[in-house]
Amino acid sequence: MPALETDIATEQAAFDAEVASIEQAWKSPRQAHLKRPYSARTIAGLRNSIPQTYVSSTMADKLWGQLNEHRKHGTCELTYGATDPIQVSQMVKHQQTIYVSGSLCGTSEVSTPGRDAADYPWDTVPKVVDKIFRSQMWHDQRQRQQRFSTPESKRGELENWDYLAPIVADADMGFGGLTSTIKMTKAFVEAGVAMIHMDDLATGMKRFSMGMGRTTVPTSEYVSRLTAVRMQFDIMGPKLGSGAEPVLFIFAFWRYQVREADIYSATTMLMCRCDTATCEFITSVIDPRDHPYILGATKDVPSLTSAISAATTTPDYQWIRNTWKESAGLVTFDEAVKSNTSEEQYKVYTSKLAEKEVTPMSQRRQIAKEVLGKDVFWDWELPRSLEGQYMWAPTIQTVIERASAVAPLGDVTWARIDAPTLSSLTEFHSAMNALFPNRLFGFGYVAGYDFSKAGFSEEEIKHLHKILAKMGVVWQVQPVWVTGALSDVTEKFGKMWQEKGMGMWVREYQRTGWLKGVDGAHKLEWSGGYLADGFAEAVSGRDMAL
Ligand SMILES: C[C@](O)(C(=O)O)[C@H](CC(=O)O)C(=O)O
Repeated sequence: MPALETDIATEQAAFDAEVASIEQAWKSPRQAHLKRPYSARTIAGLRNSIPQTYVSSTMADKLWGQLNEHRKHGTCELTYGATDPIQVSQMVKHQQTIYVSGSLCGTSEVSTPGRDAADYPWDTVPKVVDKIFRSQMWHDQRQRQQRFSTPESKRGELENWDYLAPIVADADMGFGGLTSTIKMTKAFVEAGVAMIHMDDLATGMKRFSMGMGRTTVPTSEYVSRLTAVRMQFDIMGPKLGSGAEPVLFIFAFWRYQVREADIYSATTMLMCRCDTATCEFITSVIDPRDHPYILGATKDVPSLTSAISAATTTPDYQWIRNTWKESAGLVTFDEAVKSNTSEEQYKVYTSKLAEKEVTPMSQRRQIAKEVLGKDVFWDWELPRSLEGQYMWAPTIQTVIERASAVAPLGDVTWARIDAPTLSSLTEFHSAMNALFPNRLFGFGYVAGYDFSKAGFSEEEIKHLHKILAKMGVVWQVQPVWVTGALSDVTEKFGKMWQEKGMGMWVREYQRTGWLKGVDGAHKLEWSGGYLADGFAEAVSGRDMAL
């Protein structure tokens, strides 16, 4: 292949024009809430020379429209986790969006299932999104073919589901590093996802088991992760002047009433998920923004690791750790200062902290010494775990600070709070709404959580999704309930079939109509029988009866 003819001046002029078009796209109403640490010139330099557009952008536009409509009316989308196309073909009848849960993928879409430790290959969830989006497109195609092969006078009698429900997918923690996060993001966009969520958990330390505890990463690492996602979206964003816009714009406007400025700049959406409220550890103290929430020992005891090593029987980490924590007098540094100072002295200490947005631990120690006249004994090394993690004091304030740090990179915010109280939900969303008016929020429910024990009244439980919707929580999900549903239906059918055979089949299924009207392989429409006929007619030259 001969080398490209390169007229440098022409090449540079085209590049500069592309930079200008990206800058224009970033000024659109759709992107007004986003702030990038990199320039449009950087993005232009990272793009291919062949302009590309992705259906992911179209689905993201649709989702953006749906969620902002809910925001405007104080309502919400209620969806649930899925990995199966048959399930998705039914979800579209009552849900607006589909959620591809990492936990479900880790249970049913991998060679070795397991509890949701986000330990599966990074391309697992993108591949499930691809499978589901293709099935949605197929159902859309077969339904459309049936409609347009039915005379207009009879078309009103046909089903007309919107199979193209935008997919929201679980990107977990980005799977370990800059390039894996970028590659996974690219795979999600290519698969047709509308939005992904990414959290601030440490790779390999999601651990739902009580024994080892969940671990978060420093705020700085969380910001880098989400910046990598936003950068990859920008690299793949529709390219102005590629000639594809008019088609995209006309389709998006006709189908989703999306305005021109949005479709030009529309790209996949990012939901910034923050898990610190459920974490016991943090991997590093490198970021001073995290220092107020690190736990240290106020008693000069042997370290936790030496207590574990000294255990004579097989160590039960949780018991040893809990016993050690009681002996070590674990508190944050500010709490240690408070318990060593008078009310007046503590006021001086906090007023000095208030002079700066972030005060690193070394300066906190210095200020405390000046106020107290002596060092405060407080050691964050003693509680470190066998894997070197520092102990963490989860608070809603931490979640507010982290969610605020990354909000300019994302379109939606999700505070993952395993054991919410109404006050914690109100505290978080009120603070964020004050900082980011009209912010879109997501929320996920933990299947076994006892809301009554948490102090919610029956009325509050019954209307919780509406209470949250009024706070701007426009997308709410039951991530893993379908595992129970599928187990229940499958076990019941298997028992009946085994015990009653064909008598049951005919009586329970066919004659009583359990399958009548239900989508399934027995239905020509749903199974695509008519679509195959449509192909055959086209091939044989017989036009559809339009
Ligand atoms: C929402 C979630 O990310 C998921 O994978 O579905 C999980 C759900 C779960 O494992 O309970 C999570 O919240 O981490």
